[in-house]
Amino acid sequence: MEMSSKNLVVYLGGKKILNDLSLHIKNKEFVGIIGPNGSGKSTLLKALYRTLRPNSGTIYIDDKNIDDISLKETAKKIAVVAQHNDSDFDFSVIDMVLIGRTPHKKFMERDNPNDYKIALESLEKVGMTNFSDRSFNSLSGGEKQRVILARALAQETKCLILDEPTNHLDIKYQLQFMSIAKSLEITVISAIHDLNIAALYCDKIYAMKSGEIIDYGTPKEVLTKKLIKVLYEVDSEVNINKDTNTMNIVFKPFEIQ
Ligand SMILES: Nc1ncnc2c1ncn2[C@@H]1O[C@H](COP(=O)(O)OP(=O)(O)OP(=O)(O)O)[C@@H](O)[C@H]1O
Repeated sequence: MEMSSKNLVVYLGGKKILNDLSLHIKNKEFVGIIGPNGSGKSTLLKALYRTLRPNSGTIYIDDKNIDDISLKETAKKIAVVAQHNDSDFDFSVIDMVLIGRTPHKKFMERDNPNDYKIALESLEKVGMTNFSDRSFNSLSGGEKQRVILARALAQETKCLILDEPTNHLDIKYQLQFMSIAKSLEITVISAIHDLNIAALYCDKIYAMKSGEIIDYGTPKEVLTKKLIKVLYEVDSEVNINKDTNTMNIVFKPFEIQ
């Protein structure tokens, strides 16, 4: 599934948060959105997954204007793992994952054995099978995040939007989470703070600052010492591991005056 935005403008609280933002994400591309706190990454993603309507500009899914696609159709195409996942209702873990099946069902249609099969397979993929009867609200932050990924997997979409998905996860589960997302071979759009994780998984990176895209390209093209300084005002060293050909970004301590 392809996704693009043309000249997106979003105002929040009277302030321009996205400024004429255009991007293009190809089918099956794994795209990272990086940028400092408050640069507009979540706002951009919310516009793409339609919880926020831009003031102007257009979003396309496979050349179709999203205004011409119903919300239910969009939910068949895009699954979301957002930052905060607390639930007001006391769902069990399996029920939380079954919510992912909703876009595929008619109004009030009950979950069938196939829905349960898909939900259990999804829990297995994230290593949470043993938690299926637990209360979702009783899980740790990282466990909740993995269940929300399982819910997104159960949705069986061609695109996954992730908003800093590995926030609560220890390093094993950060890598597992991103590897699962990568292994799906679908379009993935993810806001990412950890630049080494971005370098490891992304085909393409968009760098955002103050509501604008200031650079984009492959991790090696974008994640330079110079751009990291411009984005985050931090000094770094960018090395390539000769054995693995992977990038390694090392940050220098911040000078406190
Ligand atoms: N409802 C709102 N009213 C006013 N300003 C808002 C609102 N929601 C977000 N903002 C502001 O918009 C800006 C962009 O926020 P956004 O959450 O998109 O940034 P981000 O790049 O995802 O940041 P972070 O890395 O901290 O998660 C911030 O300055 C934020 O305070």
